[in-house]
Amino acid sequence: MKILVLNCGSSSIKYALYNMDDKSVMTSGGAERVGLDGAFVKVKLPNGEKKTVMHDIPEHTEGVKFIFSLLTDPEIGVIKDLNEIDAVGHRMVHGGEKFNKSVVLTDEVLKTFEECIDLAPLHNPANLKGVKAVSELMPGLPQVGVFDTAFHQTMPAHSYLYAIPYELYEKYGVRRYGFHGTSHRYVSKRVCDFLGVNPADKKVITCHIGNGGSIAAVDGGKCVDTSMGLTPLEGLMMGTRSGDIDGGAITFLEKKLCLDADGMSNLLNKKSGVLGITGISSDMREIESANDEGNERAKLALDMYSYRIKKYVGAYAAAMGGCDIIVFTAGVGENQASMREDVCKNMEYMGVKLDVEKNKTIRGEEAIISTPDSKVTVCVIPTDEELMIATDTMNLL
Ligand SMILES: Nc1ncnc2c1ncn2[C@@H]1O[C@H](COP(=O)(O)OP(=O)(O)O)[C@@H](O)[C@H]1O
Ligand SMILES: CC(=O)OP(=O)(O)O
Ligand SMILES: [Mg+2]
Repeated sequence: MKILVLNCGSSSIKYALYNMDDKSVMTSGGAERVGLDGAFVKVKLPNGEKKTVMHDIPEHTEGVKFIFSLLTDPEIGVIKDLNEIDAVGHRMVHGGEKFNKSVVLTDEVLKTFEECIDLAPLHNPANLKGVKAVSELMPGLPQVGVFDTAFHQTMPAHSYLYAIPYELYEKYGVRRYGFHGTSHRYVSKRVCDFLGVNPADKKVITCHIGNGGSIAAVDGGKCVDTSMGLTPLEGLMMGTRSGDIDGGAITFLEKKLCLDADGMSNLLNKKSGVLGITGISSDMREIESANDEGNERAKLALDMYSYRIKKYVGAYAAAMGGCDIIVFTAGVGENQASMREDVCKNMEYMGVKLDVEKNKTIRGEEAIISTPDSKVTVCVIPTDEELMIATDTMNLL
């Protein structure tokens, strides 16, 4: 069975074609600068070779169409005919309270998903365009939606509600939803398989630290709290997002800078975080190099970044009444040993003892990075949201 996974973002379309017989990736890639000048698609071939193909992509339908044509391209394609694809699985960002698991995308489901557009105006319309483009190109092909928010739907009301007038939750659905749920679900389960323990009696804290970052408290396999909120802005300091900030600072700055809501949203989502503090970049690799060269702001950003993660880990251990396993995942979590070391420093009080030397050697692979006598097992588990989406899609067919 062959399943195509599509992740349609606001200005990008990532894809991966899976052969589910052996769960291998036949090809993968991504279109960037969708809707902008100079759009292109990067393709990764089965032999690991990478190719960049320039192609005008005014909007998502054209992007999906072009990606489909690359799949069957005589030179770089991996299938002869599009009919070889059995189904498409989509990453859908905001499912509100409507979806607590993956679903087959019917007209009715899509209508319900459209009702969540207000909650994620940048993400959801792009997801919908991707679904519609596939329907146009291959009518009748089964499509499945896998929601970022679904795994977090088990949170109790005391962790998902904001302390604002209750009517605003009832009327507008203002509450914590959480994101990266597909990743938190995957790594919280995978770490238990890796360690040979039963998820049902483990308290796990999963740290998804990529360009966007979030932490989840997973008790007995169920999410009980997570750091992102109504939108993917809350919680950790991220590449360009502020994370937690006093609501009072927002109203203060709106007045000082004469910003409207869109202007403020732009400042907090795109100009803040690591980029905002350093003024250099949102990419942690560049910040690490700048720090090595003695840049003070880079050091400050790194300190703020890991301090915020440490605070959430402590908070979630308190929330669950303990912690058995901590997992680091995603671009930064899998690769940046210095961040993991900073987070785990001085955590012996809660039973965390990092194997500092081993931690330094681990990059993008499954590993235990705590010492054998550490009460809490600390692990690196590379995330695989695409495989999760493909697996859900296969299971629903
Ligand atoms: N070797 C590395 N060291 C430190 N950070 C890294 C490394 N490789 C990737 N990253 C970071 O990972 C981020 C991307 O993570 P990823 O999980 O792919 O994010 P997203 O899915 O949110 O785009 C980059 O912004 C970069 O800062
Ligand atoms: C929802 C979200 O924050 O996603 P990403 O980390 O891919 O930006
Ligand atoms: Mg990601």
